[in-house]
Amino acid sequence: MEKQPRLLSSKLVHKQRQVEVVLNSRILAWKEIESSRKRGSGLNDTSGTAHSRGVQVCEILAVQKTEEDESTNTRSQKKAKQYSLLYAHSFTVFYVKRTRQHQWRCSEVTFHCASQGLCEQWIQVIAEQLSLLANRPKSLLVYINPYGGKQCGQSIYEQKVAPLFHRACISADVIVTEYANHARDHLKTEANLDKYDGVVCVGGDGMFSEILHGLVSRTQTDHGVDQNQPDAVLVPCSLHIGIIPAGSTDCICFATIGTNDPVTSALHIIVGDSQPMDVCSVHHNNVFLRYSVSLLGYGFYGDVLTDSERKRWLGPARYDLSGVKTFLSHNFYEGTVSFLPAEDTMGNPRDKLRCRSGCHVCQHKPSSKDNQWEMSEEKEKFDKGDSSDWNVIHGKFIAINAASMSCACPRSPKGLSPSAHLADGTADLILVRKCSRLDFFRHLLRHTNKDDQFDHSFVEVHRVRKFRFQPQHQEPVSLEDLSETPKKTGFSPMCSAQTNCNYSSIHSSWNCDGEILPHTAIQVSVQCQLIRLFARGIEEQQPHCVFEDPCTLQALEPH
Ligand SMILES: Nc1ncnc2c1ncn2[C@@H]1O[C@H](COP(=O)(O)OP(=O)(O)OP(=O)(O)O)[C@@H](O)[C@H]1O
Ligand SMILES: CCCCCCCCCCCCC/C=C/[C@@H](O)[C@H](CO)NC(=O)CCCCC
Ligand SMILES: [Ca+2]
Repeated sequence: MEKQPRLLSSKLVHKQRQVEVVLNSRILAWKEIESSRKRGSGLNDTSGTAHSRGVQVCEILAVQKTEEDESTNTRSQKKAKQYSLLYAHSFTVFYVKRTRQHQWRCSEVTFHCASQGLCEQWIQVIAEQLSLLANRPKSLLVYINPYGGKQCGQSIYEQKVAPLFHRACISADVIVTEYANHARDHLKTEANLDKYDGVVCVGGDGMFSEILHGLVSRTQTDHGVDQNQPDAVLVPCSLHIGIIPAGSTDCICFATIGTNDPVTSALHIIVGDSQPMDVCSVHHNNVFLRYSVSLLGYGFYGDVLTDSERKRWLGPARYDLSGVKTFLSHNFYEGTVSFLPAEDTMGNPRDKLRCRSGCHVCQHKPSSKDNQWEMSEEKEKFDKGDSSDWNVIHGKFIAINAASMSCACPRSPKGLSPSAHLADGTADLILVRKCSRLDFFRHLLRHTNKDDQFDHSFVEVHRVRKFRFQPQHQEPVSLEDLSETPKKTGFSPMCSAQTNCNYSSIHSSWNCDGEILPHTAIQVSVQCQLIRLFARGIEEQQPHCVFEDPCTLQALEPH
């Protein structure tokens, strides 16, 4: 989370604190009146405590002169009307209000002042404070996928998000995509990124993946980095990415703000939150394939995705149907997994240290030992095929999953790897060996409850910086397989064992953030904190702070 700008002079800081105090007290006072009114006691009774969380300036969304509300039919509106006759000038402050399950809402409070000058002075003071918040975006490039999820991306944006951006004086250039990869290609080539403070994608994880690829490829091209080099040190992206969830899984949004609610996400964008995130680069024979930030899954999740692609018309339910069908097929796949364990990390995949807002594990810079890997002799040995530090595991697997984040999502609230971190430079490699259907069912079920899904004899998990997978049976090399857009139907059957083998039963495909990779032999490397999201990680659920001292209505006197 970026600190408040250092540029505030002592006078302004005093004013900022003073503004906060007054806002807190006024909002508390206002709540006080509301709660005492509800309690039926006299208005002047301020002895109670106001259960409320103070409002910091950094969570004020906007301030504006109050629009006159002519309707005065209810009692409180009549009271407000009398009040406003006494105090003819008023301004409204819009601020973030936390509700249940990490959801945020835009709340407002109106201040009444006797003199117009005082009122305008307050508006100016608060507006000035807001303009000093350097991390807030002023201009955004928005891509909407009209067909993702339940096909309501456009209405979600127009009805729930655009009004909030407008109120916060954020200008948005909106592009509704017309075909797959439209957003990625536009970002890679035509978009003039200097005009914007951030890019927003309205859709699901697949849409986010397009923005990710467009932005990262553009950044590498602009800096002359060849992303085809598996061990190229990639340049981090400067523009933040915002997600307005309108997809089927939305696990990236869910794992970075704790919910897949569009309004909450829009408010995190407006206040200019910043959350760094790891990105995995995936290569095949020194050719770049794709980036991944959530799940790289071979076996179960790869087969679920392959099967669900033929059922896109089902929307989000396609994954459940394909999940059951894949579970019943119960295929397993032979191959060799080699990985470079992450030494000296602060956490491990089973330590129950969850990645939350202000995460200490993510703030811990990997020791020089890990960084020395890039220049060390082990790396040369590995590149020549001899890899001392690397672990090698050969076996038959039902699933091989690499999670560079928890992958928490509505289907699985704690996620594929509950203790994985968003920005620690590692990924959790989960190996599920061949087992019975019942055992695998138990393992899956634990993703939806509090039990430890790694506590099985056939499951092992490792925190890694790099890993490779080599399937037992060499995959066919044919021209169409080298095409860029992966074929959704899998490969033509050809393998060394027998000519009539059923190809799909010995080869799965890689599910890379919901896209199918065109190859099964891959090498993966975690790029630490390559991108930033307009998010702050999942906030710990704090009890509402209780203010003991009663507060009285203070005259709004900016000193
Ligand atoms: N205008 C478009 N027409 C067709 N496909 C599109 C369009 N815009 C984007 N796409 C593609 O649609 C795919 C799915 O989009 P999205 O991820 O938004 O929905 P989803 O797949 O239902 O959600 P999730 O990925 O969370 O499961 C993406 O891979 C994206 O590349
Ligand atoms: C018996 C009860 C079984 C319950 C199963 C619980 C397991 C759910 C774990 C969910 C992990 C989601 C990982 C997210 C991956 C996304 O990048 C990707 C694109 O959106 N989604 C899928 O591949 C779609 C993945 C679909 C998973 C089913
Ligand atoms: Ca990580």
